[in-house]
Amino acid sequence: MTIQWFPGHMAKARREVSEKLKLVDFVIELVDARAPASTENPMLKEVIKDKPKLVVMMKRDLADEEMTRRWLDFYENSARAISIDANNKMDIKKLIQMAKQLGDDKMEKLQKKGIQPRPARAMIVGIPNVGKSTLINRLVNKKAAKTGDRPGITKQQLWVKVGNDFELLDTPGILWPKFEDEEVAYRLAAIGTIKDQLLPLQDVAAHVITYGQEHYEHMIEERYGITSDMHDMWDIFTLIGKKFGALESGGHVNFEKVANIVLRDLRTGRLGKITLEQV
Ligand SMILES: Nc1nc2c(ncn2[C@@H]2O[C@H](COP(=O)(O)OP(=O)(O)OP(=O)(O)O)[C@@H](O)[C@H]2O)c(=O)[nH]1
Repeated sequence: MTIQWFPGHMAKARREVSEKLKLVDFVIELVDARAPASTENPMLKEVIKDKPKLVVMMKRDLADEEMTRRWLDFYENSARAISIDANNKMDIKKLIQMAKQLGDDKMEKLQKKGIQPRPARAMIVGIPNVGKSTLINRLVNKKAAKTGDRPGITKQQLWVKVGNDFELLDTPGILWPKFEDEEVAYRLAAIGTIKDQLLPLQDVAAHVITYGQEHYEHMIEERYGITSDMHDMWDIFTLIGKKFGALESGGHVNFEKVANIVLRDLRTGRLGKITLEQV
């Protein structure tokens, strides 16, 4: 799903998330491990107020492991946090355990107030493309998740069970990404959060290469044969284009194709495990 975030859409998204929040005991916030701060929603804190929160750094399989550790340390100052690869069963198990703990803590508090215990309830929130649907599918029994999807059935909030551990809203809360500065926009474009047409593709790819030369020199050199003392983007794109055959009929290098190659390499992990944001 790709959404153009106009103020009206943002207000609607905020309203929808606020409504759903009334129903849950805790929130599972997804961010992208390759750019954790840039993929947070800028207003989430204000919206969820003091509800307990579990931060899940998705796509850890694509991110720099050392940086992921540092980001986890950073998050653990204010919330529980975990990094996962949605395709790793052990990761999903660990996430369920952490979420269950958050729910149990909440239930214990309610019990002390004399309220009958019940399964804790949670919702997933995050910006587009961060992995919300993938995670919901991994957490729940797929048949159970489907029952509300039949056409003609009034769309109401549907709870799906995550084992016997807690209940999850079947639809995630979708919020807008940050638009704060160019740096953030380049990161979001590089990992595919915002549409490729929104920023010039060649600029985004150039940004990835420059960042890579600074922080992941060996990966850039190994994949493209580009050393960190090369700074002329024309030369760099030409080299990559020739190496990968991104040529036009006259033998000229097609820079748009080169940009696509670089971004595909980054997004699929072919370039290596790269985190685009330092902590
Ligand atoms: N490598 C990797 N890819 C993942 C992981 N989690 C999700 N993805 C991929 O990320 C892409 C986006 O995942 P979705 O689950 O559609 O994301 P979403 O947040 O529901 O997206 P919207 O519907 O746009 O809001 C898909 O191609 C997933 O396969 C992960 O842990 N590792």
